[in-house]
Parts: sequence; structure tokens; C-alpha cells
Amino acid sequence: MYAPPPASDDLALFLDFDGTLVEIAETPNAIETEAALIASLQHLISRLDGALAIVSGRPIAEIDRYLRPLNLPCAGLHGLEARLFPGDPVERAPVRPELETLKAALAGSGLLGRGVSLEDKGAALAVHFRIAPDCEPLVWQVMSEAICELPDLHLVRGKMVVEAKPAHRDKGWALEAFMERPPFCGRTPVFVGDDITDEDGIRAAEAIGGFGIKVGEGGSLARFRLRNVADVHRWLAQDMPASVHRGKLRP
Ligand SMILES: O=P(O)(O)OC[C@H]1O[C@H](O[C@H]2O[C@H](CO)[C@@H](O)[C@H](O)[C@H]2O)[C@H](O)[C@@H](O)[C@@H]1O
Repeated sequence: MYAPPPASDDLALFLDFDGTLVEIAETPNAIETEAALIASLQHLISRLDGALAIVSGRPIAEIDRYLRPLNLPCAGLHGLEARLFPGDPVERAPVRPELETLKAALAGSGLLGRGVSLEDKGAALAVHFRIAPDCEPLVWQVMSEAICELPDLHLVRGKMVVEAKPAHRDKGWALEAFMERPPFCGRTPVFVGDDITDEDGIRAAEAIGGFGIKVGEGGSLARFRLRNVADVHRWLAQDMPASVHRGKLRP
């Protein structure tokens, strides 16, 4: 895999959040967003005529909070939430009652509180074990046994996390939904991401004539690779005037 070409003005850019735009932290709330990143995104939105979207496993409300004052086209919860146009209300998939059964199984497992934590995102659940990596096999076992009885849900692995969600939406669906509409349609889609769930977005981009950029190590369908979050920031900031690069927002 090679370094990507500079971002040109005819792209539609789809950016994962954790591990791509912000460094991975010990817990979900411990991440930090750099002011220079906000400035780069703002500059790119104008260069790409608005064809830039965040596609994350987090809820859109959190993305908005971390990227304030930006309000971008965004897909959250791996596509279960979508805001296709900036400023629109967020469209949300219904919360499946099966998730309550899964929560009860997790509560009864004794895992929570031993360094394993539950992130209840409404329509999706994430079980984190970054603080207790030895618990990974048990987390997977408890969740996959519970899921056997709940065929409408499926499990996806992420970085030190197992997530449960309905299978009908993923990051590939999100990219395709954006690409049907202006200002994305007619452009070359590029998906940038670091995690297993980003491969759906990368596959969708490549399938319609675009390309993927894998961030960090590990196998990927992507044609291009950037080493880390800092390299992503440098790639996004190419061709930016120095004043923007230093993190100065336009009024
Ligand atoms: O699709 P993404 O934007 O990459 O979001 C994926 C998940 O990110 C968060 O968890 C991950 O990042 C945390 C902060 O760095 C880290 O502590 C955790 O171990 C990672 O799995 C978020 O909490 C999840 O809801 C997202 O699905």
C-alpha cells in the first residue's frame, strides 16, 4: 500500500473519527480534538463545496460536541444515525428491544466493573475492555452467546471493544447514502479509516470508482495507507494557507 495522492477538489471525503482524526485514548471520553483539525476541516469543506462527512461509530451528538463549532454531514453509530445535510435533524434507526436482553446478560455476567465498561449508545451497545484486555475472550463469549437468541443483532469488533447493533446499516451504507445526494454525487469518494468497521466504507468507496485510505497497521482493502493520526492531519492540511494551518478559524 502506498501514500495517498494529495486530496484534490473533486473528491468526496468520508472521515472516520476515533483513531483517524483523534488519537485513541484510554476511555471514550478521554479523547482530545486539536484546534488545527477543526480549521483544516473547515478549509476542506469550502474547497470540496461541502462534500465532506464524518462516518463514526459514535453518536452524532458526540461528534458535534468534539468538532464544535462545525456541524457537518455525519453518520453515527455505524450508519444507524444519519444527518445527510448540515443543520438537518438527525435521523435515527429505532432502538431494538433485543438490546435490553443483551444488557441484562452483560449485567449478569459479572464482567462489568472489572475494567470492562458498557457504552450504551441507544441503538447500539459497545463493551470496552481496553483497561482489562485479558477479559476480551470472556466479553466475546458472553456477547456471542446472548446474540444467538437475538438474530436481529450482530457483533462487530473494534479497537479493544465489541459492539452489538442491528446489521442492516454499516459505514458502507452511509457512504452510499451520501453519494446519492449533492454535494457528494458525481465526485470521487474517498474513505479514510483505521478500524475493521471502516472496511465497509472503504469497500463501498472502491466499488464506485473511489479509493480507501487505511490509517495505521493491519490488513485492509484500501489502496493507500497513512501511518497514523498525525499523518492524516498532514494529508488533510495539504495546500492550506499557513494561517489556517495554525488553527485560526474563519469568522
Ligand atoms: O468509528 P469510530 O469513529 O472510529 O468510532 C469507533 C468507536 O470509538 C470509540 O471507542 C474507541 O475509541 C476510544 C477513545 O479513543 C477508546 O477508548 C476505545 O478503546 C475504542 O474502541 C467509541 O467509544 C465507540 O462508541 C465507537 O464505536
